[in-house]
Amino acid sequence: MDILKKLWIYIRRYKFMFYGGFLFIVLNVLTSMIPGYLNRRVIDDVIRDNKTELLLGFLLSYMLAAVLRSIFILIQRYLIEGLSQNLLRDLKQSVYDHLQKMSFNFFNQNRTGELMSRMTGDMEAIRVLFAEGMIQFTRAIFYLIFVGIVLIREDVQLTLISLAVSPLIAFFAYRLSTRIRPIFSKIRDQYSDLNSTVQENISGIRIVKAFHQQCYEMEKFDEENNEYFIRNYKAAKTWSKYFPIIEFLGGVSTVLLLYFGGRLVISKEITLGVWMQFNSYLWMIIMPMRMIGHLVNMFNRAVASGERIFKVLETEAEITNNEKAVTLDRVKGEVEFRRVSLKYDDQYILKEIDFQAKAGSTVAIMGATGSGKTSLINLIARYYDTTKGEIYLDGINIKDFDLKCLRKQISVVMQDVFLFSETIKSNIAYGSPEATLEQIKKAADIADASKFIEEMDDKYETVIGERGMGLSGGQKQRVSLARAILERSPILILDDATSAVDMETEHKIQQALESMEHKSTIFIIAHRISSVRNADQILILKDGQIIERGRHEDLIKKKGEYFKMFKEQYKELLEDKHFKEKLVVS
Ligand SMILES: Nc1ncnc2c1ncn2[C@@H]1O[C@H](COP(=O)(O)OP(=O)(O)OP(=O)(O)O)[C@@H](O)[C@H]1O
Repeated sequence: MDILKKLWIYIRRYKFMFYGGFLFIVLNVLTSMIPGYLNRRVIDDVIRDNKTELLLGFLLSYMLAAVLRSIFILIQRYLIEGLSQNLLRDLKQSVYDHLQKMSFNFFNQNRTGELMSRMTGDMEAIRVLFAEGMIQFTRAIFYLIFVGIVLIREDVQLTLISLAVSPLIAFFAYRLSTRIRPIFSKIRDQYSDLNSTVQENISGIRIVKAFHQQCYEMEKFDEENNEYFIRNYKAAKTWSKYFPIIEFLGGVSTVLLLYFGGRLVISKEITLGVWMQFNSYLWMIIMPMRMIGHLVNMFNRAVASGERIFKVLETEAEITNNEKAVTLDRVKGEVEFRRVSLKYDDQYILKEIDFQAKAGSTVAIMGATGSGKTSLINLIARYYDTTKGEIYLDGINIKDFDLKCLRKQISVVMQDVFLFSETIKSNIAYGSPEATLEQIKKAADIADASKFIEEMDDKYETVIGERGMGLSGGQKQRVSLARAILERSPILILDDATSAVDMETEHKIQQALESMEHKSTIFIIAHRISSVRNADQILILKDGQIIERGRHEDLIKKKGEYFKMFKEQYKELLEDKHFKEKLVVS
């Protein structure tokens, strides 16, 4: 019921369609009772009493009832369909908008396939409840009321006899629904798993092929698919166990009516017309009773789906705006970490990180894999919040910034490059949709991407495949670098952004970055000494702590971790006497 209350918030926006639809369902019920009544009059008045002059009036009434009913059905469909489609659109929009606000953590914890199921299967269950369920439920209730009143007024005894087995029909229909509900719930969970398997397989198809795991993947799918089949089969078996009983009981009702009603007609207690009317009205009650199970299922399914949808909607975004959030047009770009620690699960990944980056300076972060480099830079744009300590941007705590404004100050080239299956131009302009082609080209120039883009047949209009398929690793990195550069943000974060380009290209990119007219504070995560040697400050991370810091020359002199990396990378060159002299190696 709680779910219905929550859904009502969406439905009430379309009150007109809701109440209007309801009204036309009732009108439809009333008009569909007219032919049964006219049958009775034709049999009793025209045929039995020979009042042939009434026939034309009855025929016209038939026609009128049929026309009215068609019009009512049309309006009812139009309103109910409009209601359910509007509800679906709004609900989808809310979930989609909410997903945009969720933190990285949320997406780490929820599988894509499952979230996709929320947006598709679960949404559909809600739509069906309002499109089909609402019509059938309202009709069932009003048939029971209207038809019940008419039949009881005609003959209480015959009504009771004819409907004697209907409680049994309702009982078995309900029982069917309670038996089948948990099976349906399992079917939906299995559908989610099947969805996730397919989604992961398609996204990772290149890895599957590279590791020739097609057979394994097929087996995995086969298992999931088979489980899906078994659950559906079980549902069908349960259905087929109860359905014949319900059908049989419906038949018993007819037999009872035939026998007892027939006797009443013979003894002239009721007319043949009344008996005919009973016969047609009886089915108007029995049919909805048979539908009870189906309706309860539809309802349960929608409630379960609604619960899952609202669970997503009610999961509060972990990272939110401070009430008195500051908005600044453009910061200078001074960043300070004060005793920052970060915990994932129960483990500290970053411990007591302290450093200051002057506006316009370049900070390089190095360290073994897993030492916490990406985690550190993820904190600046608040993709995660610090567990302890604070981060300041131009002296203001980043938690006091309006989140959108904060993220606008920061451009990121992530380690895992993601490009949309659109043109290169729109990929570069993703964060700056107002950018001119001139500006896009300039950004591509700085990222050393313009040459290969110009060589393509459609140049900047070239449509790239999903996730940038069709481009080399280095090309993808450069397009994503151009995208970040075009934003001209005061802070630029490059997480292993040039790892896939050769050293010469990387050098060119670095020079171009340095010569940009707007000076950004740059954070570079890199493994190559050549990528970081010109940085104003190099931080060496180990197990989440800064173990060394300084400029290249200082760190070389220190002969610590950085020097070890340096020796490793320049082993051969270090044997060259001239090179050694040129470097500040004492
Ligand atoms: N979302 C997360 N939940 C739990 N643990 C995480 C999460 N992200 C990263 N970690 C863990 O935190 C540690 C640091 O990861 P991080 O990605 O910051 O390292 P890194 O230095 O950037 O590594 P690399 O050079 O390989 O990119 C790793 O042990 C990693 O397993």
